[in-house]
Amino acid sequence: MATLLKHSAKYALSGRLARLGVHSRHGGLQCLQPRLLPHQRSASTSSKILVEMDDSTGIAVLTMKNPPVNSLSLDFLTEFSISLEKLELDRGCRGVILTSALPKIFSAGLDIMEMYGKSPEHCGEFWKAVQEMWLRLYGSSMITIAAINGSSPAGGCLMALACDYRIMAENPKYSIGLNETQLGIVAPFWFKDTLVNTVGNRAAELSLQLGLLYSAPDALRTGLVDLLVPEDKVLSTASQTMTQWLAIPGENAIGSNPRVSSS
Ligand SMILES: CCCCC/C=C\C/C=C\C=C\CC(=O)SCCNC(=O)CCNC(=O)[C@H](O)C(C)(C)COP(=O)(O)OP(=O)(O)OC[C@H]1O[C@@H](n2cnc3c(N)ncnc32)[C@H](O)[C@@H]1OP(=O)(O)O
Repeated sequence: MATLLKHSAKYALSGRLARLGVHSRHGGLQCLQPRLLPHQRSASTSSKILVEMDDSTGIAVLTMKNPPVNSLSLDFLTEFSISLEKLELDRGCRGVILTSALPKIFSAGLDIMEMYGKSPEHCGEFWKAVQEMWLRLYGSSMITIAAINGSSPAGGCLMALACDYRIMAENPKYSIGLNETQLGIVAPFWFKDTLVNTVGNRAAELSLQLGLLYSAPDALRTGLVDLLVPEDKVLSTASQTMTQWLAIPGENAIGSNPRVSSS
């Protein structure tokens, strides 16, 4: 792991941006159209991420569109981090809703093909991109809400956990959890810490040691998600919740985030 991290330290995000050319407004899949509302003013899309910014509310919707399962490949993670960085730098953006364009899947977690038969350099690059995604999301100074409209195992669950609030579709077929143990791997310590911070020590111990994947109702009971709503209400509820959070006086909902504020 130390070797992997050393390799990864040499890697520059800006270089990946240049290679990917992620700012094309015309990239992406034809079946995945922006859902612009009349009062929304801007949308930008790269091949795997769609960002719709509503300038009147300061709320952006970041939609993952990496078929078939929104796996976290190096290209996807790079586009994701760049999109989030752009929103972070946009003073008009105060909140980000993270969701999926794919039916039934929020994210399948790390792209397994990125970890199989690849060079140490590639593995280092990939692992750095995973860490960067988490750092950007977990340390964001914007309010972040995960609108979980499908299953979300392992790294997909980590993404949701890195947000301030989680709203999940109450579909009994969807599951979420850090199930690494069941895959024969140990969840990295920062996966564990993120889970502990959300559900507490005992629930995290059980969850990690058994590699549990929770149904939506069980995820709510455990505190892994904060709210269940009908599937067609996930995004609208996320939007309403965001509006409430952003209305907290003095932007204290942002300033009180223990992850980004030391006071
Ligand atoms: C490189 C250095 C790394 C160092 C690492 C050190 C420590 C790391 C430790 C742990 C970190 C782990 C975090 C992870 O996230 S690991 C990934 C875990 N994720 C999974 O195991 C998810 C597996 N997938 C599923 O459970 C189901 O696919 C899912 C519920 C998401 C969807 O089910 P559905 O029935 O709809 O679809 P499928 O037919 O199963 O899949 C369709 C298609 O997608 C491919 N696929 C699924 N998951 C992944 C994935 N994670 N990565 C890549 N590809 C994936 C699947 O193979 C199918 O492909 P095809 O057969 O149609 O070609």
